[in-house]
Amino acid sequence: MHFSSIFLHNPSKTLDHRLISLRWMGGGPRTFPGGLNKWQWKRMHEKKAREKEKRLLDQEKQVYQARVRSQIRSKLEPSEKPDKNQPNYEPLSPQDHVKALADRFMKEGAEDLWNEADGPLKNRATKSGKIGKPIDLEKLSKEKYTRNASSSLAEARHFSTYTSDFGNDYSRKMCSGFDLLGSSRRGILMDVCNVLNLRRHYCVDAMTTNSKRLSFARNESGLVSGGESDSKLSSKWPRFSGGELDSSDDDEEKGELENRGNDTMKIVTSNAALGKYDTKTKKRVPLKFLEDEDDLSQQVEAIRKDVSERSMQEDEREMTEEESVLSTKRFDECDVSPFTVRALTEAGYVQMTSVQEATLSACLEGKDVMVKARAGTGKSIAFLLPAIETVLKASSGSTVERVPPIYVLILCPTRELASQISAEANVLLKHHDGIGVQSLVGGTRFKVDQRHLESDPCQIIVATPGRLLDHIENKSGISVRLMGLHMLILDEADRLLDLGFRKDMEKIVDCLPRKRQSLLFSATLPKEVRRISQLVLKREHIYIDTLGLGGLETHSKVKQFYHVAPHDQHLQIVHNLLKTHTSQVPEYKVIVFCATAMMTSLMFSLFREMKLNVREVHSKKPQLYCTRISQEFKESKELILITSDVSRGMNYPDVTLVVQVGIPLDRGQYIHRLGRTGRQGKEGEGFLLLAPWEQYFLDEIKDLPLEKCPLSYLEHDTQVKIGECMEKIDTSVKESAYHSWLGYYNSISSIGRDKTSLVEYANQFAVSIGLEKPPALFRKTALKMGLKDIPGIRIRK
Ligand SMILES: Nc1ncnc2c1ncn2[C@@H]1O[C@H](COP(=O)(O)OP(=O)(O)OP(=O)(O)O)[C@@H](O)[C@H]1O
Repeated sequence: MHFSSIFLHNPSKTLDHRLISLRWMGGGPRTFPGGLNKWQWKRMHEKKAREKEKRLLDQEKQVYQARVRSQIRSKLEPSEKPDKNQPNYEPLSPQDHVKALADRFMKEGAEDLWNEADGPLKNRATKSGKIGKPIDLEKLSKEKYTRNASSSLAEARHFSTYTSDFGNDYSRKMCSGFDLLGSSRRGILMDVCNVLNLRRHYCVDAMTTNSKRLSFARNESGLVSGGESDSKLSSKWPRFSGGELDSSDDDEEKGELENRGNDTMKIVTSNAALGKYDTKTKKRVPLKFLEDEDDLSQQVEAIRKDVSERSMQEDEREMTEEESVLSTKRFDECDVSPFTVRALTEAGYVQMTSVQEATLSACLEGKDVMVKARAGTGKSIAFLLPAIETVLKASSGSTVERVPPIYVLILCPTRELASQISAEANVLLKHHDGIGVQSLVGGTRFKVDQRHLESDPCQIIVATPGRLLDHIENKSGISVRLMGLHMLILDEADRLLDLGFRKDMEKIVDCLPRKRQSLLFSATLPKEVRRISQLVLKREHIYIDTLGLGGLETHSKVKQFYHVAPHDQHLQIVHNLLKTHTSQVPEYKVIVFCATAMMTSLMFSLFREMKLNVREVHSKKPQLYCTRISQEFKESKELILITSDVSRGMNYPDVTLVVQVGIPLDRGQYIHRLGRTGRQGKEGEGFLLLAPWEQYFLDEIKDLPLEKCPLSYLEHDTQVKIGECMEKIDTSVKESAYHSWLGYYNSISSIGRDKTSLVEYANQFAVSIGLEKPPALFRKTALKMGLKDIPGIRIRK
């Protein structure tokens, strides 16, 4: 029943009733999703359909453009020549099309060369939509001759757009046989082809006097210009034996050809003559595409330009990577004391490094800052500059006090690093009278420290946590002086905040005023460290990461290698590596990192026995000795430094190779050690040697560009020599090495958890250093390490 009939038959019904009836009666829902009515819904779908159609057309266009681009590229980068026997469905260029038509014409002498693939019989429609007249080639050519050079090209372009259309005209007008065309038309056609810069040309072989033959010549590089290239072509292309021309035509033609100067052509026979072009192998493309293709040379030029620009950008990027350590900003442009700038200039520092530029303003503003920057990029000066400015500012505002306060406290994990930083601070303070820096590190006499603190100016202290705590706990008066602290700096902050130093750090921070500025610097700042940084930093601190998101923590110019081999091969592998490197690199400078001080001592003794040019630095050596060796290693070349972790933050210039024997404590330690080479944007190499059971560490550094180093041949003679030299080393040194090894690996949680395996590995190590049996442990030590009842562990009575 229809709605209207209900309405008519029930006039008393209310509007609501009618609406209800409407729903009940109607064919399907009257409202559509989104509250649209039927017409809105319909219009929406029509619109969508139109958009889809447009999108498809656009896609088609893009596909074509991509194809044209790939063709151009393939022409720029010559690849394998396509197989001519295979059908080719690529778009046909105007030149190819002209040639194909002419070929067909010559092969068949056909009246009508049109076939379906050639497109419409008429020339293209005019703008008004009407179909134009067939093209009069003769007229067109005549017109062309009367125009000047610039308009010729435009005409040629215009002509090219017609070429595929005039297939029929062409075939008719170009006669039923090319010879009927007459020399003038042939000339005209040749000229048109030339103007079009076609790659195939009608050629008349002037050298062939008797039988002048018509042919096409293929010239991949452009126009046929006579001479050598022509003869090459004529030999390349087989001769055509049909369609002879009469001599009068020939003379006329010669004249025309001569008039055209360099475009003098020869008759050479073509593949077309042999009927190879009979089969149309290329699919015809729409006219609008052919128009695009006419701009081929411009596109080629654009792509060439693009390629060269890109390669230039690539070079520039490599250069900037090399020079990225230095920024364009100079120290004298910054807001630092002119005395400091003078000292910097005298030390040879004019431009800032990137990290110095990135951090200075934030540090000078008095904010808490946490900085991550690669090793060897100038972090020390980055924090020393604000430190000096803080002292200057604080000194200028304060009255003379009975106990002069310490304004800046710099903490570092190692003595060597502390000494290095205080030396660098002294360089910058050269022209600041009355401002002094002192270092408080272990291994020196406590009383001497105290005397210096009392007698010398000391607004800046560089200390290791252990020695500073000694001073605080011994009530040497330093606690009172620290109450005036303005700035706390942590260099290698990740190391200072990890478990080894945590307790000391907590105690120290408790003795410092809360109202202070804190700066944390390191080359590595893992997430855990960032979390516990609140121990030192204010909540609203600034985090500056000069590496950027996902940036590598190691330098790209440092090549990194690793090798996995059993313990008993380690010493020989290191020996081989050192021998090879020292013989290949003229000004070598190598650092070999060992896990512990006693291991360092053992390796040093061995390589000294083996007549390598080695030095040692580790915590078991007196501080004065270490300072002397450090200085020597800084200043010399052709030296090998065997060291423990005490050298991990040291600035030794021009180190060529860093070797790490055994598993590093963590990823940070690996990166810090590796950072001794490739400093200030220089090149370097790193080598990590692991035992098979230590391989799991590679997972921790899997994002770094480490390459596996193939095993070099281990000579038996070297092995024998190592054995002999090892025998000469005192057993106590080897035993200490064993004990320290056990202690070190026991402290690495991942290894120390499985005591039985640990002891097994320790025994392998004992054998590798020439111990007949693993030395016994003191009961107390064994208990402390949880090794008392582990099989394979001997306890001293
Ligand atoms: N502005 C500068 N211009 C030239 N050289 C500089 C500049 N700043 C620092 N250097 C030099 O760069 C080298 C590395 O500096 P520094 O030891 O401070 O690096 P770092 O980033 O602290 O390294 P690490 O993380 O290993 O401790 C030093 O030899 C230093 O003299």
